[in-house]
Parts: sequence; structure tokens; C-alpha cells
Amino acid sequence: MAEKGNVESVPVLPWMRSPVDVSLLEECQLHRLPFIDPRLKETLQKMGISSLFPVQVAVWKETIGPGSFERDLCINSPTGSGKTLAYALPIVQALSTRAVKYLRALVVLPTRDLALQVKDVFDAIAPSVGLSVGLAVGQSSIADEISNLVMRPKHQVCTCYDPEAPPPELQSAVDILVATPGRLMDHINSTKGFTLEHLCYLVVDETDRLLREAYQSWLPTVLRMTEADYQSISSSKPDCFIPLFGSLETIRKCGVERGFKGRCYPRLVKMVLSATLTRDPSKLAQLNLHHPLFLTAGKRRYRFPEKLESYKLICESKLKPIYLVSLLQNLGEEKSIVFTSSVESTHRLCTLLNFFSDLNIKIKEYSGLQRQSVRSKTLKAFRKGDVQVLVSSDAMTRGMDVEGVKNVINYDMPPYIKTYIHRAGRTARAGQSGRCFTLLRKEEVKRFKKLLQKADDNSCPVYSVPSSSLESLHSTYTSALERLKEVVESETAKKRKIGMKPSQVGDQKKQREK
Ligand SMILES: Nc1ncnc2c1ncn2[C@@H]1O[C@H](COP(=O)(O)OP(=O)(O)OP(=O)(O)O)[C@@H](O)[C@H]1O
Repeated sequence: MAEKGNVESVPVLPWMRSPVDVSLLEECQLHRLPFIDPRLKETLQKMGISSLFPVQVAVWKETIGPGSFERDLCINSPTGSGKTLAYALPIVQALSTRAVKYLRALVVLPTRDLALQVKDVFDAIAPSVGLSVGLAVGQSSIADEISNLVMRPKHQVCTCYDPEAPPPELQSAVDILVATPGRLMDHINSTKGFTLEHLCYLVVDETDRLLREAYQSWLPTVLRMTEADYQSISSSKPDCFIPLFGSLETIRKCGVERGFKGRCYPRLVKMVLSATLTRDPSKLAQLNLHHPLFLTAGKRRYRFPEKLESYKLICESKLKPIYLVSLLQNLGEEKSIVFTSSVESTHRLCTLLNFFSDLNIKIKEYSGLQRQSVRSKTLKAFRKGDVQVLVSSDAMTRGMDVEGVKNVINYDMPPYIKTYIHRAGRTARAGQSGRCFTLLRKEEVKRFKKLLQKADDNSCPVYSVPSSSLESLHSTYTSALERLKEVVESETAKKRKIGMKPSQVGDQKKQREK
């Protein structure tokens, strides 16, 4: 409950009481950044990056700078503040001098789309210093993924774990791996030659989300496999580990040799990040952090991007679609994301909006109800600007970085401040301006006010849409509703035909939403 409760009621771990306040730092021009490899600097400049954002400066100081990776880092910094590069850059810099290719850095993210996005960031910088980046998200077949992750001798064709087989001469094909927990566990459990024994860096991005879900115990598994004394434990009690890890019995043979006084080496460096980092001691304990250093932006627990403006639209429940259409008309062709509370309402709302022929904008649905290939195609079109409005379930809420999103619209009020922060954070990124509109029924206004009070800036004026525009939409709305009813009925009939009970449909949707 503490997670969703008020700021002051949350118990705080001792090391969280004295954070480094990132908001007090300045941006740092690349040419002033100490120790950066010139090849990396050149690559960043070609990407249009001329200076590092404050959170990136802070992490650089604690890793490549005087901090020398001696402490694990817990980073709570607003959406769009550049957390991805904050960890990617020091990892790539630190590995830029490596001689032999081993899997040394693992970045775990909760969803496939997020992992793809982060892989792109690593792909943009790592090759310039000779590093390769792999992906384990289940986008391609497991065999394809394996062949990209593990280099095997030509005669070796079998990719499955065989306890009887002789020790293989396999080697990692990547230095850095970006993964989702499920696919990571698949490789841990079954991919011959996939090992974490050389792992030096573990990044848990969107930490609070990842810690909420156990995903086949991926975190304890990874931590256990990278513990310095894993081998001695596993050799003295082989039965505890062999059935679980199969081919993966392993021990880290090398790693970052520096560490904190009195701790055994080598040590796995961990970086955990979120715009709404959990402060729940029992959840953080799962990470087994080593003398953690807490990096925050400002004193408040939750913080919005600097140039985000929030507005509320108060309307009757049944008139919400008209208010939304009128708002979208006002916003014209600006890139916008409309968030709803479920995959079902995402589908219905998107269908309904497309019946308003006066809206001369391309509107598409993006939700966990769709196949990955459909979602990826929609996302690509949205990035390119071929689609102007995305109606989305919470599948789009966290981490997604789409350039030029000007507006976020909460069609349904977000249930928690964390949801509001992540949704609103799809705009006003990287110092840009953006607006977040929330449609509210009268009875929700008070609750919404309370919700915003949990963040640093709770100013949220009313946004009015002209009544003339609302009136003119009434007749289109009535016919759009009729057409929606027909669509819903025909879809339900189709589902019945393929033998799905309505309750099963609901369960399946819930599953995909996760
Ligand atoms: N130093 C920089 N200079 C210019 N742009 C940058 C810099 N660092 C990051 N960016 C851009 O800022 C945007 C936001 O970065 P990023 O996605 O890492 O934010 P984030 O803090 O992880 O946000 P979220 O919490 O929503 O995941 C990206 O488009 C990225 O390319």
C-alpha cells in the first residue's frame, strides 16, 4: 500500500535519506567530459548529442569518474530525462578496452518494445568502440536468437541442452545483451554456451515494474549465477542448483575488481532506474544492492518534466467521446497519445473515433490485445508521423520514446500517480514542451486533485472546449455509436464462433495487457 500512498507515509531506507540531487547539476558539454573515448565522443556528436543531461553527468561521475563503479546506483529521475544513455554510455565506455568478447553487460526491461528501443541506443554507440549488442526478447525464433548470441564451432548444430554432451567450445557473440525476463530465462535454462559468468554490469530498467512481476524468478536466478561464491556453493550442494539451472552452472571468473571495503570481489555492478522508483524496502532487498547510492531529481518523490503542462476537462460520462473529438480537432495534426483504462476500451474508442469522418487525422490503436507485428507496424507509422493519434492501453505507458509527441490525453483517469507520471511522460521529453489533458467526470475531480498532490507540481487548470463545437458533433456521435454497436456485435459473434467464452476473452486480454 505504501507504494500508492502519500509521500510522507512511505518508509525510507537509510541510504535513501541522503540522495545525490541530480537537479542541482548542470549539463556537461561533451568536450568537457573527462575520460570519454574519442570514438564515442565522435559518435555522440554525429547523433546530435553535444552535451550530457544532468542525470547522465551524475551517473558518469559515479561510474567512469571518481565513483569508479564502487557503488550500485539507484536512479529516480523524471521521464524523458535521458536515463537510457545515462547507463548505456558508461557501460560502453567501461567495456571499450576489453580484450576478449564475453557477455559482460545485461540490461533487462519489462517489454519487448522497450527492449528494442534500448537496443537501438546501444547499437548507436557500442559498435564505434568494437562492441556487439544482442537482443533476447522473442522477436525472432529461439534458434535465430541463439545464433546471434553464441558463437559455435561450425560442426556444432544442436542448440538444446544435453547434459551428456562434452564441454562445448562456445563463446559469446555479444558483449552487451538487452533482454526481457522471459526470453532471458529461456536462454539461461536451455541455450548451450549462454553464460553469465563474466557479467560485470546488470541494469534493471523500469525497476518498479520489473520487481512487481517475478517472471520465473529471473532476478534471483541472475543474481545467484553471478555471485562470486556461486561455484563453491554449487559444488558443495550440487542438488540445489543443477535441476534449476541445467547447463548454466557457472561462476563469474572476472568482473569489476574494485569494490567497497570488506566486500568480496569480483562484484557485479547494478544500476536500477525508474521515473517512479520503488522505496519499498522488501522489494529493493530483492536486488541485493551493494552500498547503494541514490540519485534523485529534487526533494519530492515524484517529479514531472519541467516543460509539461497539465489540464483537466470536466464532462459528463456519456459525452466524453465528444469532448475528446473536440479536443483532437483543436490539436490538429499534432502527435498525440490517448490513454484508456483497458485493452477493450482502447479498441472501442479507436473504432468510434474512426467513425468521425470530420477528424482529418490518422488514428490507430496500440494495445496488448494486438499481435506484436501489428503493434510494431503501428509504432513505426506513429514515429514517422504517418499516424497522428495513437489510442493506447497502458502498453504504451512506460518508457516509450517517440519523438515529437506533443500531447497526452488521459481519456480515463489514471488510477495512481505513478500511472499519471508515466503516461504524461510520453510527452515533454528531453527538455521539450508538452501537454497532458485528463478527462474527468465531476465526481472524479476531487480524487484527481489528491492524486496530483503527490507530485511536485499539482497545478492543473480547466481546459474548455467551445460548446458550439460540442453541439455540432452530436449527430455524428449518434450515428458513430450505432456503427460501433454493430462492430462490437459482429466481433462478439466471431469470437463465439471460434468457441471463446466471454470470460475467456477477458482473461486472455488481461494476460496480454501485462
Ligand atoms: N544528452 C542528450 N542530448 C540530447 N538528447 C538526449 C540526450 N540524452 C537523451 N536524449 C534524448 O532524450 C529522450 C529521452 O531519453 P530516454 O528515453 O533515455 O528517457 P528516460 O529518462 O529513460 O525516460 P522514461 O522514464 O520515460 O523511460 C530520447 O529521445 C533521447 O534520445
